[in-house]
Amino acid sequence: MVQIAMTIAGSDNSGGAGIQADIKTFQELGVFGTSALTAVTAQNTQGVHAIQSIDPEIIAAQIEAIFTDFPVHAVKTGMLFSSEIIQVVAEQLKNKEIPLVIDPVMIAKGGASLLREEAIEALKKELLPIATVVTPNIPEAEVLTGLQIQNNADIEKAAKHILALGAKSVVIKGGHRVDVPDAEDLFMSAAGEKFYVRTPWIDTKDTHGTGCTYAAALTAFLAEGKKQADAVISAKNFIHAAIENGLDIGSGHGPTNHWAYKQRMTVEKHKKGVVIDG
Ligand SMILES: Nc1ncnc2c1ncn2[C@@H]1O[C@H](COP(=O)(O)OP(=O)(O)O)[C@@H](O)[C@H]1O
Ligand SMILES: Cc1ncc(COP(=O)(O)O)c(N)n1
Repeated sequence: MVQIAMTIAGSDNSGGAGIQADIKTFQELGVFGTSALTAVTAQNTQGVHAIQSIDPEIIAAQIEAIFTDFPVHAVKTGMLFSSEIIQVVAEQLKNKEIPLVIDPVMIAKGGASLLREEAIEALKKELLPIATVVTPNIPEAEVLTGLQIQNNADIEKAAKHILALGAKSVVIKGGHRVDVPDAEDLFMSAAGEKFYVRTPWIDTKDTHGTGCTYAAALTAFLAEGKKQADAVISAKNFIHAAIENGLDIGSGHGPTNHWAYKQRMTVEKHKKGVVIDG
């Protein structure tokens, strides 16, 4: 039987991030992709030019339409924009017994805000308590916790804080770290697991959509039935291959390569690049 994943996110018409990145990643990993659109953005590799959010009722209707017809195996959320949208999404997802990846998207690489400030409390109160995995980058983890993050001790403190908000597990992504030479993410779960996943840093400006692509790969692996920790390691492989084989298109932050994982790299070869520290 085919595994089905759903993304609840904004559209990035330039195809590197948002719902487009999610569906390409699901497809690449052999998982059937479905979606509920929360906002339409006009953007390219240089930045976000315009945003139009979708009526929350239409968002609820999209989610219902899928869940009443398909056996969805995992869900991810991306750009949610407002507290009204977060409330509707939380209401729709709260009793679903399937993995839920919350990527707390806040600011696009070019600096545009993809989440209103008034929505941060709703994200913490309504969505984090029902999350299977939350995947903040460093600035997002700082906003969610009110902590300043400069080193591993700070990262671990922030992860514990996010678990205390009710999430089952958290990955604090290291793409914005300046204190370590590698791309190093921390995984921590309420069940007591903790490890760092590290790949060599790739010197590139083409990182548009890295967070969306990473969270979509994680969702696909969870939809397939992998355990959280294993899915985190596989998703790290996926994003590393996607960044390493970046496409160099557009004049700003170009997209990653969503098909690199299977076609250009083998998982086995790539696993050697991943270092897991307990
Ligand atoms: N230049 C890079 N080289 C290798 N891995 C990277 C690089 N930039 C980001 N990553 C990895 O990509 C994933 C997404 O991280 P990040 O860029 O922090 O997310 P976001 O897009 O949400 O800011 C993480 O696993 C991170 O370690
Ligand atoms: C619709 C949408 N969702 C999310 C992102 C964040 O992507 P990134 O921060 O990796 O550029 C984006 N640019 N657009």
